[in-house]
Amino acid sequence: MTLITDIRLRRILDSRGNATVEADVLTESGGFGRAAAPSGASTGEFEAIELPPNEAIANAREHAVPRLVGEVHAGDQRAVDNTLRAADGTDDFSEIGANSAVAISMATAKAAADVLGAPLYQHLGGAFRGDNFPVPLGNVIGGGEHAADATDIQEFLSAPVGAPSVADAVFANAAVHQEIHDMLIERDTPAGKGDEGAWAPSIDDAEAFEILEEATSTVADEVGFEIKFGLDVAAAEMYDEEEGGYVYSDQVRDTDEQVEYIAELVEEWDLAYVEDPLDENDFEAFADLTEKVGDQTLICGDDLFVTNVSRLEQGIEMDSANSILIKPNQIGSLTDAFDAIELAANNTYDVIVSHRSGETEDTTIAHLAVATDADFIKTGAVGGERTAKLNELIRIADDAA
Ligand SMILES: O=C(O)[C@@H](CO)OP(=O)(O)O
Ligand SMILES: [Mg+2]
Repeated sequence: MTLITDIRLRRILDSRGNATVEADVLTESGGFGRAAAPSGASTGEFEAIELPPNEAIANAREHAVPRLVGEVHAGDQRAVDNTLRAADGTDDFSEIGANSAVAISMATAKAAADVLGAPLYQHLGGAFRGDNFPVPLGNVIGGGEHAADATDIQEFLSAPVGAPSVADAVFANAAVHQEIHDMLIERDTPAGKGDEGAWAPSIDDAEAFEILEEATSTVADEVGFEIKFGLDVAAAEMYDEEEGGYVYSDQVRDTDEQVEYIAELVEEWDLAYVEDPLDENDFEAFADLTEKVGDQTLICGDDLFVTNVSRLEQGIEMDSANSILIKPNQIGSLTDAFDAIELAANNTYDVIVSHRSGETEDTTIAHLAVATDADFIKTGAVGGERTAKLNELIRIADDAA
């Protein structure tokens, strides 16, 4: 029933106005799935390779499509993804492009779900999924590679950990985003938005912490549940060996100072979550920090792990973190993303499914998070390509109730 009969690939726009790859997959019995690849700005050195969309499409048409159409069943996701890997023939999808690969992988899963008449999260996660929902981490103030002349730390994230439902959590993050807007105007610091819709004011990190604390506690009082906050430091973007460490606007911190600084921030602000506090090559410094504060907060590897099972194995071995960010396009297929999630969960790592800074209306990650019982989802707070996923989570919760 789910034999793949056609795959169409095209260039569409992403939220930054760049081209990205969209895939349509059709099956023998009329199943249809469509998905699009997102794209990062603060990409990890060890990510699978995104090719220019034209090239990715041409190469996937030549090497992958003929091996899938009429040959593989959409319902057999592992076979689909193994075929993509075999068609590519490299470790990092540099032949057909991780953008083509992930678009085909996700569109195939949707086509299979369509044939089965099941929501995607159920097809991916099984009949008993839909009871647990991830806590959405909402990017509300940001800078780094996502906005010029703003904070050094890439993302300040609202974390409504006490929300009674995913819908309450989603609305709380939007309220924090609005509250920050009002506070910035009061402080005479008007701000535009960065790539993910977070406010990108020209303020330093210290002021961002103060604003975030006030905004989250104001909204927490209004909604009556706890809202903590967290960070994506995206420290690999700051790290410069020649400069002697992590380059902030006002100073350079060496590795020990960076570990100390982040540990102090965790204490001072009671952070719920810290992503990429250190360079992507420094499993050891990650382990030092995790030893210091890993019992109080989540230390999450994004650029460190790049959704890659072997890098995660190294992290587990060295106790480098206690959580992992999952971005299917970092590794190129749903199967690889699932394997990383499974390994993480088996080793008591928390799982955070994540968007990229360049996004489309695609909602696959909302389903992936529910299907895998992920603890968190990081997919912005406002903006159409972000609300596409947040609203889908609300719909899934509604559907599953
Ligand atoms: O660093 C990150 O976690 C992501 C998403 O927030 O950014 P980018 O997609 O630019 O890598
Ligand atoms: Mg990150």
